[in-house]
Amino acid sequence: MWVLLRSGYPLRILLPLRGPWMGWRALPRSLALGPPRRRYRKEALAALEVPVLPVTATEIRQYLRAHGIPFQDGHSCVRAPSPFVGASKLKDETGAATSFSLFIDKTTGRFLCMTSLAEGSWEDFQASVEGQGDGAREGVLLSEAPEAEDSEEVQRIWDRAVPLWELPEPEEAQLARMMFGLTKVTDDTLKCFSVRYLRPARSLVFPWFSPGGLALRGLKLLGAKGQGDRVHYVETTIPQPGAFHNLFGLPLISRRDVEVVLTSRELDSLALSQSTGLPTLALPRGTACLPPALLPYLEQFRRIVLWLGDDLRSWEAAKLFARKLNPKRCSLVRPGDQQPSPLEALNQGLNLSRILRTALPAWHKSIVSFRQLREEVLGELSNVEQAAGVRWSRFPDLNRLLKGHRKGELTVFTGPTGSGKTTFISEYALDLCTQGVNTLWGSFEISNVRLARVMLTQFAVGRLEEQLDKYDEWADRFEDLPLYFMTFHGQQSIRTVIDTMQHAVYVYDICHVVIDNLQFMMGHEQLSTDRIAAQDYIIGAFRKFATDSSCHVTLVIHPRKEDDDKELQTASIFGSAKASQEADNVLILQDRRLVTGPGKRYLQVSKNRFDGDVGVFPLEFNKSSLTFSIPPKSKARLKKIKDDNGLVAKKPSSGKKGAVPQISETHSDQVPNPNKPDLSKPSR
Ligand SMILES: Nc1ncnc2c1ncn2[C@@H]1O[C@H](COP(=O)(O)OP(=O)(O)OP(=O)(O)O)[C@@H](O)[C@H]1O
Repeated sequence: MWVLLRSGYPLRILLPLRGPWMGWRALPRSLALGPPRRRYRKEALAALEVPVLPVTATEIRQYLRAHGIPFQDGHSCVRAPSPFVGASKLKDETGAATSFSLFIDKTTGRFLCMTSLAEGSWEDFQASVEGQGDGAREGVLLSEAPEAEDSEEVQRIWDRAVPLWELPEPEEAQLARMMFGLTKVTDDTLKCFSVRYLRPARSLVFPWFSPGGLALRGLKLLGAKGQGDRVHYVETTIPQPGAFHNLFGLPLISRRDVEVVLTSRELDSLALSQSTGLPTLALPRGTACLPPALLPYLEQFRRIVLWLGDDLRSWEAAKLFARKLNPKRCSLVRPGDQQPSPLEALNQGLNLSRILRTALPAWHKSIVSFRQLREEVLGELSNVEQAAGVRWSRFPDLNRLLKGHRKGELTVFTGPTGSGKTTFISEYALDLCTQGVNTLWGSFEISNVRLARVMLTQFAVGRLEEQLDKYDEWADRFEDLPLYFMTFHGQQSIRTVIDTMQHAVYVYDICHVVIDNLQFMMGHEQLSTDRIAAQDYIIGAFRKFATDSSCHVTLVIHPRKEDDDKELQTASIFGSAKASQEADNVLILQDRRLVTGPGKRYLQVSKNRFDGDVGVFPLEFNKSSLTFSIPPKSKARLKKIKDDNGLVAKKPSSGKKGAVPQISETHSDQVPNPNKPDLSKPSR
């Protein structure tokens, strides 16, 4: 049995729970009793012995049939009568909605009882069906009251907040409306959605009610700060974002509604509802993720339109979420000039109903014509920056070469033994993670504690050993990163690892998986031919995963044994050419310490499928912060290389701090071999 230990949101460490099974029956009753009844016991990503995806949709159906339990096959869940509802309740209320109130997620097997709010794993469900514990029938299975502190805080803020139209000063209300772009949103709409305003924090307060709409379960506060002519929004949620999932607008949904528009912001839902009158819900964490715990609430809709925003990121998120919701019932509003976010559309006087009618079906057949692709292509061409992916904030040279970090790509990373591969890749991934790229780490060689320590040091950009008083402050901020770790250590089967990754993509909307390193999936094959075949198979599996899941995979691979004084090349990656063929990007950490002294490294981009730019740039290792990022005062010295044999362009530093280096064309015979970066002429 494996459980997920929460060490704060959303940093989670997935650990095996050894010893006796600790299902709900082991919970003290004091914990289990008392409304609201919900306990967040997350299932773990499991190890070799335990299948990660304990169940498939077919197995769920077979199991229910075998036990004579009637069920209805839904879009992303199977619905069945709940064993967690008291018999009296079932008698009181008739109709399928109550009697089929148990929703079992077809992908993970997790269940949620909409009546009692009990939730748990597939194993928990089986245990209750097989009569191992009457407690389950009381609906107290995995229930747990939210932190008392949170409930009090929620109530306290709610009581202090007032409706906008009740503010004593009309100017204050007017200013608030302007800050949040609500000048065209009526009091009636705000009233309908129970939106309030917290004066001391100058924030809008959006409530999250329990599904029945009776109890206040959480709040989102939205603050707005003017920055020049732009407004910067700051969100705070109570309870913490990962501890509680809810949809804004839920009480306004009627059981008979069959269509809904999903938005990424509460403000957008207000605008949509007002101008179209359609049911609408806002996702709690915007485009960052769609937690599967919310799927049961969306099961009743035959059609879901996703209108998540006006940029490429929203479009990517909409496509990803549609997969989870079942693309056959989803339509997507494509961002564009005439299709901004719903609130913006309202403010510009556009017709929102008409925009909704242009929504495209998310379902694609296997063969498409250019007609279906032309808008996608236009989207990429008119958003070149966003199409290039998320840019690193610490590695400007990497941006110049790779342009950014894109979904669905495979990056292969190699470097000599002990050269600092893990240390570098940790900072490279951390950089992206701090910018909202949901990241899953598979560190098979070093423990998660050590890895997290390295990352935290890099995050704080300094030794924490000497400033332990600041530990909590940094750790709190670190906890807020969308960062997850697999618990695998040592050899693992590729199947288990891929299953875990798939699970994580589904549950946490992971966009970047780091695997350190591939050698830990190769088993114990002795013969070198077997090893190479095994590696090729594994690389093929990661490639397929990256493409199918639209998730970036960074794979660390050891190099072949080379002479110590030789630079590595693409061909130095262990195994056949498959790794470099399948990879979209190949990165090599060049260790020239023998020539340049300790600490000096170069990062070479030797393959870049996105736009072909390859090159090499220096990395300066800082031993106290464990960072490789170029210190602000350092002068970047990037060399662009045409291919493994010819340097075509060089970016010398202008010598001025912060100046953008110029590319100068150079003949290949005038320049050193790109695999031997020109170390003899330091740029500074
Ligand atoms: N440029 C550097 N100069 C000196 N020490 C470094 C440098 N980079 C990393 N280190 C240190 O070297 C040690 C090994 O680093 P790391 O584990 O990142 O290497 P690796 O290439 O991943 O190793 P392996 O080949 O065993 O996987 C760490 O203690 C790290 O702090």
